[in-house]
Amino acid sequence: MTTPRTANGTRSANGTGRVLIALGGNAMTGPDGSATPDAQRAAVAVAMEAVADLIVSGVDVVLTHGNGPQVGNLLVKNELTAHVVPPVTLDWCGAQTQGTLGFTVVSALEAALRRRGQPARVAAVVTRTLVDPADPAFEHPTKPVGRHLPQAEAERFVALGQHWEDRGAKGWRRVVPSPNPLEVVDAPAIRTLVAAGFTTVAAGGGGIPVVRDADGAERGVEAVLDKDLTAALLAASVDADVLVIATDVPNAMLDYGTANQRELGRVTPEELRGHAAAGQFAGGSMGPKVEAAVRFVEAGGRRSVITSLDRITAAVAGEAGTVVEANPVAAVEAIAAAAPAVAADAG
Ligand SMILES: Nc1ncnc2c1ncn2[C@@H]1O[C@H](COP(=O)(O)OP(=O)(O)O)[C@@H](O)[C@H]1O
Ligand SMILES: NC(=O)OP(=O)(O)O
Repeated sequence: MTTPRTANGTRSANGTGRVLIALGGNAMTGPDGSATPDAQRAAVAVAMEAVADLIVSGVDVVLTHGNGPQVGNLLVKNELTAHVVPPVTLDWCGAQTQGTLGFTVVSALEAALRRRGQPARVAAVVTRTLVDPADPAFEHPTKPVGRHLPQAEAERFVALGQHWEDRGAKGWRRVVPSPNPLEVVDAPAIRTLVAAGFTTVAAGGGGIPVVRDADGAERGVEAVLDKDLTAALLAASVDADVLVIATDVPNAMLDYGTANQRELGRVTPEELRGHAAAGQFAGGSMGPKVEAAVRFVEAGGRRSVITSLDRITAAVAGEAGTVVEANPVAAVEAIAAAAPAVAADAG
């Protein structure tokens, strides 16, 4: 996990290593959440300037991104035009967002790299993510998608059988099933591109959710995965050293939204799990980011950071944001505790 690499998969001189950056909705839409093509292109262009700076500094970057606003909007388009053209399922909508956002991210990053005199080797992979067909999340929609609406308008859609949730100051938002991601099915192709030196965009929107049939064939299922939870899996799949979850707040916070609100800096996975168990992080927003950050470090990742896009360079070095790292003393003790068993196995 700790071997520093360059963009072509070999060791880097400055020891920066490989970083998986998960870009949140704010990096993909306008400041007011607007998802017009112009607003999306402009927001992605800003995000790719920061990513290009990181690549130029020697960091080996892999990218993933959210799709909540976009996939929700596609769903509405499908429903409104169902009497005119055949509607498609939610997994198809997710695949379509990987296409448009992948195209937008690749184009913007290539342009930003060229402006810096760097070779532009960037690719996007249509990515499937395995889920369990028996995941209880299929019966309990939690993933917010699409636009915010005032309560009265949202309730009209609830009456039609849709699930909507009060998301606070911005209004109500539609929610859809979001099962736990189990495996990035296309990880071998992604690893091949990364090893060949491509800055790879993968598992957009958490990946297209698929289940595996008895014959081994995968088929799409109607859900939208959490891109941060899939990012933790993807980061491990590409042997990333650091997972950066880039959003619109500089830190995860305790007592968020109260007079007592305070930023969380450096924490261990155990401490962060404790805060999560105490209900400090909202579901469908900061909750899954915290869970993803913890999962990556628990799986052997060196560091996870939750921060805002403008701080990603400092975040990679562990100098900004909420930085999740294993307690070094506990890690050494765990290795020491396992050592006799390892020695006995070897004997
Ligand atoms: N404890 C918390 N600390 C910080 N932000 C929180 C917390 N709980 C909820 N949030 C909300 O989480 C939001 C980030 O999540 P989200 O909107 O899903 O981001 P993105 O679209 O960037 O993935 C913040 O804008 C903030 O409103
Ligand atoms: N799929 C997903 O998690 O998208 P957002 O980050 O836009 O919510």
